[in-house]
Amino acid sequence: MIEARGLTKRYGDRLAVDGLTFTVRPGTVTGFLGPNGAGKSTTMRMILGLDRPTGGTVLVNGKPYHRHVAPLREVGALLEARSVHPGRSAFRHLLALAQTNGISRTRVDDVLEAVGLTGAARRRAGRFSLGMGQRLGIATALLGDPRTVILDEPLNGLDTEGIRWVRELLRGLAAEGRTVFVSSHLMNEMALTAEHLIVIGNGRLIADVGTAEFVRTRGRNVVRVRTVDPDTLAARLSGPGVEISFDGGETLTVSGSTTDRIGLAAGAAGITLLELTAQQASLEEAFIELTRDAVEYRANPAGVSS
Ligand SMILES: Nc1ncnc2c1ncn2[C@@H]1O[C@H](COP(=O)(O)OP(=O)(O)OP(=O)(O)O)[C@@H](O)[C@H]1O
Repeated sequence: MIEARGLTKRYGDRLAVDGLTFTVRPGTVTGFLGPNGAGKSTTMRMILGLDRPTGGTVLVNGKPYHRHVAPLREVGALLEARSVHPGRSAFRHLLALAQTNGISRTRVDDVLEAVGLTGAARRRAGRFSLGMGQRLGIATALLGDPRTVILDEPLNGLDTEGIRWVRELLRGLAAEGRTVFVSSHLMNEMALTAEHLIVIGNGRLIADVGTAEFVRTRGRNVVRVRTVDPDTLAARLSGPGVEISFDGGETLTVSGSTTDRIGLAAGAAGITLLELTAQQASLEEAFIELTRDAVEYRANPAGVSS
């Protein structure tokens, strides 16, 4: 469990994290989303005791990180920057960490196996591809068999098979009752992986919500219409709250309406439809919709009259 209360970090006059309050619960994968510079990495660093909050608190499994006697057994983390000595093999890297934290040598073999690096374990980590480096980072995070796992952008550099593998791994860790907190820029991948989302913008919390509800309530559902007469149909459909975009051909994308209304309007006007499809908003669209407000907020700070 991770509990942030009023968590704040200021760098000079920049508020990187601004009064964040949220709880990450065990047993589910929680996605941590936000545009570049939103404060995700800074928040993760504060959870891990690598950055001191300017204000507020954050507890991991009931205590501040530095108060845990065996932190690797409580929290395993992958941060964006690689922290492996390039001349060291994956095995040596993990073994050194294990030995300084009272973790057995068999656990090193186990995590190498779990991330698919057994065959490359004796090669120098400096020669690893980005994807292999990510796998080693994940092995490092899992080394202490931690109750809480924090991964910053674990999908970076992974191919399709690797992404699927991480998805299964994260779900498996959550199913074992662990707390899994993972940031990613791949929104649609998060939709498949995370059951819960914490979304921040400009260092502030803008959503703390189940993934399905987030997509349903925040996304804009659109209807794709193909017709022999897009101009006439568009004129018939236009009205308050309805937005129509043209692809230049015979397809319209309509938001703010429904397939029923569009079908009836086309029928009443005698316009032949070739396709009428309701499209559920993707998480990507929902995310852009939501964080656009955060960007607008930054562009129009409160107090500036229009
Ligand atoms: N050590 C630092 N000194 C000064 N400013 C910093 C420092 N670390 C982060 N910042 C600033 O704090 C803000 C939040 O950065 P952070 O890296 O936490 O965002 P992020 O959401 O992780 O972004 P990204 O997705 O691009 O990694 C940014 O404006 C960044 O420039």
